[in-house]
Amino acid sequence: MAFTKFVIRAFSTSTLHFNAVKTVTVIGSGLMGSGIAQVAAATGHKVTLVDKTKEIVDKAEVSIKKSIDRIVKKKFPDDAKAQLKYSTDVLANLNMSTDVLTAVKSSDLVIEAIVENLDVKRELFGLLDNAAPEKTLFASNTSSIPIKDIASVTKRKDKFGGLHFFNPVPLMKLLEVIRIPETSDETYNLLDAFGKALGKTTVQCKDTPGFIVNRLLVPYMVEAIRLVERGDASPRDVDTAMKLGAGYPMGPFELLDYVGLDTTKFIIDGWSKRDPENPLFKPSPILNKLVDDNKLGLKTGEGFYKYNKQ
Ligand SMILES: CCCCCCCCCCCCC[C@H](O)CC(=O)SCCNC(=O)CCNC(=O)[C@H](O)C(C)(C)COP(=O)(O)OP(=O)(O)OC[C@H]1O[C@@H](n2cnc3c(N)ncnc32)[C@H](O)[C@@H]1OP(=O)(O)O
Ligand SMILES: NC(=O)c1ccc[n+]([C@@H]2O[C@H](COP(=O)([O-])OP(=O)(O)OC[C@H]3O[C@@H](n4cnc5c(N)ncnc54)[C@H](O)[C@@H]3O)[C@@H](O)[C@H]2O)c1
Repeated sequence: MAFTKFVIRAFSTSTLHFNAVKTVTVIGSGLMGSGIAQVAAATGHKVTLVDKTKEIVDKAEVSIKKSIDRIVKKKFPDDAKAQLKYSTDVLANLNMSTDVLTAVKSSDLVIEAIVENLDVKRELFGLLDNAAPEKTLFASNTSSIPIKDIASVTKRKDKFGGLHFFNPVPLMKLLEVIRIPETSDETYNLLDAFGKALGKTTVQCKDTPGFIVNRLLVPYMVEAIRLVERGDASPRDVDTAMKLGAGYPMGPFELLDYVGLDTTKFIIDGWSKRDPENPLFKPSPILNKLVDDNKLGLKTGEGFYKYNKQ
């Protein structure tokens, strides 16, 4: 009996090892996709980062190189040779592409990090499901959309999960691994092992709105906006208060600008559509005006604050 248990355990460990994720396609090379691709490449995975145009992927490559430069300066101070080796190794694992259907053909795992819109994500996964090999795992980095609503367009719900990374991906240590009822144990274990291989601490959560972090973070951010809309305090004073009084690294308005106000609006509009009676999700005139004016935060140089364009 003990021997049988040993054999089963040894077999399942080796199966897991055999199947471990080695090749990854990341779709969407914006804030999150470029960070996910960078970290996966830095941990020895072969990564293809895909976006819609060459101009967009070129911009992402520049931002990845900047991030790697910051990392190597800290990791190998005063060792130019080690800095160069690290950068070269990471970049050798990273391939940029605009051809998603070819990229997924040789991928163990596809991570979607495109715009936070259910219809656009479903359209993409519908195409991917026909193009990717049967064994390929699918994951979405959505902040707020139920994973089941995205996965239902595919015929591989058992191979589908959520991998919710945090911004900035190279620095934030957490990864939420989300399973839907159909996610197989093998898929969940592979996704979790992939997260750990990236150096992240993983937590498991069901496919519940906001998962863990955003379920708690969104109401806090909404209250911050309402406080300012009522004229009770300025964004600057709210941010100062939360940094110095609550010990947060960024205040809520700095964080909104950092996340992107377009993404923020997609999140809140999506939740409002799914739960229209909930007063938490009532539209915010300030947020809507900033987005209408294309003041999307750090990425466009202005949001709640103004930034020097990088
Ligand atoms: C009704 C309408 C209301 C609507 C409201 C709805 C709200 C919805 C919002 C929800 C959003 C959810 C988004 C998502 O799903 C979940 C998230 O990701 S939430 C965001 C999580 N992230 C955070 O909370 C970040 C908090 N900030 C920080 O931890 C730090 O500020 C920082 C980002 C790490 C930066 O540190 P700082 O000290 O502030 O600044 P520095 O610039 O000095 O950086 C420190 C150090 O790090 C290096 N560094 C920074 N960025 C990078 C990078 N990208 N790559 C590599 N290295 C980086 C930098 O060089 C510094 O290095 P050092 O100088 O120390 O050597
Ligand atoms: N911004 C954050 O802090 C954050 C944190 C965690 C999760 N997320 C989630 O990650 C996802 C991406 O967010 P982001 O902030 O990186 O957005 P972003 O706007 O920075 O980048 C999105 C990228 O996807 C590309 N894209 C859109 N449709 C595409 C398609 N069909 N095929 C290929 N590329 C396409 C866009 O060109 C763009 O480059 C969203 O689901 C968001 O909710 C965001």
